[in-house]
Formats: sequence, structure tokens, C-alpha cells
Amino acid sequence: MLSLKDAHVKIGSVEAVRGCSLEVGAGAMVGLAGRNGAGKTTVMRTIMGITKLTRGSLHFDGTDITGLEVHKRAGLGIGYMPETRGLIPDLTVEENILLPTWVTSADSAARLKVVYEIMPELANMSDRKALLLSGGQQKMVALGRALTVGTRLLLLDEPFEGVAPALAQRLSDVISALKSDDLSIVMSMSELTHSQTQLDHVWGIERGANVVAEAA
Ligand SMILES: Nc1ncnc2c1ncn2[C@@H]1O[C@H](COP(=O)(O)OP(=O)(O)OP(=O)(O)O)[C@@H](O)[C@H]1O
Repeated sequence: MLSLKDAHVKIGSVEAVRGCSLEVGAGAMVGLAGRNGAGKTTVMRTIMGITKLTRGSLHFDGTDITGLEVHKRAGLGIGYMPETRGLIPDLTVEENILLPTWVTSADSAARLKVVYEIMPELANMSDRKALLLSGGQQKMVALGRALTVGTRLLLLDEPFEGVAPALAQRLSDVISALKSDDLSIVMSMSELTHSQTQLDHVWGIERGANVVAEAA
């Protein structure tokens, strides 16, 4: 359902990604594993359309989406959970979760209901400001926000990084429970051994290019 081929991406004068390919099947949960600076975040941002391909192609459900804007990709059902969480501190949990629906035609009430069913703890903190949450709680909110539009493909950038073990386990359980025939997931990780979730395939990345992923 997603096919990234021979991706090259420049950030300023740095070629952050140079010849990276990735195939994700429908309903598959795949890992993108590499050290810090390997290019994982850039690949994720490129799939979301935040950074642009300088060479290569990107297909979603067989359609070339290389030139499509971010909000249109979100409208196709692609959701992104950034490593840095990217919450707006002064907005509440609920407002943060609903942010992506501002730029898509998603039924915000229906999606919010789904998100709260998956993560009831978010409903319990819905009116708290994001700045008052712990780092792990913020990751949960960022996952909820990705889920509001990410009905077909979820891009999770190091979802367990810097999260205390109990919350990391909860995040892992939530992500595992999302597995379905309709939803594909790409999850990046800096160390394969830290992956707590069952993956169908792991793509390795080093210095912006594919490498064979090391076994955990
Ligand atoms: N804003 C930027 N300006 C210049 N170089 C950048 C910028 N962002 C990323 N890079 C470079 O691009 C390369 C890939 O970075 P990227 O953040 O994609 O890697 P990563 O695998 O996600 O690493 P991390 O786990 O540390 O986030 C690195 O060499 C990095 O230094």
C-alpha cells in the first residue's frame, strides 16, 4: 500500500536521505531501524510530505503522491506521530488531538470517540493543557492525534524513546492492538532491541540508505 523508491532528500546542503526504499503492505507493521542521525525522521517526514523528495518516488495505494501537500496526505488517511511529539503546550489534550482534523474533512466527533475508546486515559485528561503532562503522556496524546486522521497508515517516530517503562508498555499494547487488515504502521527505532512490538518486517537505514537490519 506504500512504496518509497530510491528516496533522496536534501535538508539545506545535507543529503539526509540518499537512496532509501521502503515497502509497506496493507495491514503490515514494519520497523525502520537505524542509529541517531541515520535518516529515520527524514524518511517519516518525507512520507508525510513535510520534506520533499529531491529524487525518487512515493506511491500510496498505487497512486503517485510525490507532489501531494501534507494536508491532502492526511486526507488520504496518513497520520504522523513525531519523535518530538509536537504538541501545542497551551492547548488542551483534546484540542491537540483534534488539530489534524482542522485541515481534513474527517468527522472530528467520530474520530475523537474512536481515539478515546482506544486510549480511555486520554478522555480522563482531555481538558488538561499539554504543557502539564509528562513526556510519556505527551507521547500518548501525540499517538491519539496521529490516529484522528491516520486511518490507513500510521507513521510513528520512535514512539517509546524516553518513555518510562510502564507507559512504554502501555504504548506498545495500544499500538499492537491497532493491528488490522486496514491499517499499516511504520515505526522507527534507534535500537532494534528496544522494540517491544511484534513487527512483520524491519527495514534498516544507515547514513540515509538501506542496510540489512541487524537481528535483535
Ligand atoms: N535541520 C537540519 N539541518 C541540517 N541537517 C539536518 C537537519 N535535520 C537533519 N539533518 C541531518 O540529516 C541526517 C538525518 O537526520 P534524521 O533526523 O532524519 O535522523 P534520525 O535517524 O531520525 O536520527 P534521530 O534518531 O537522532 O532523530 C543527519 O545527518 C542530520 O544531521
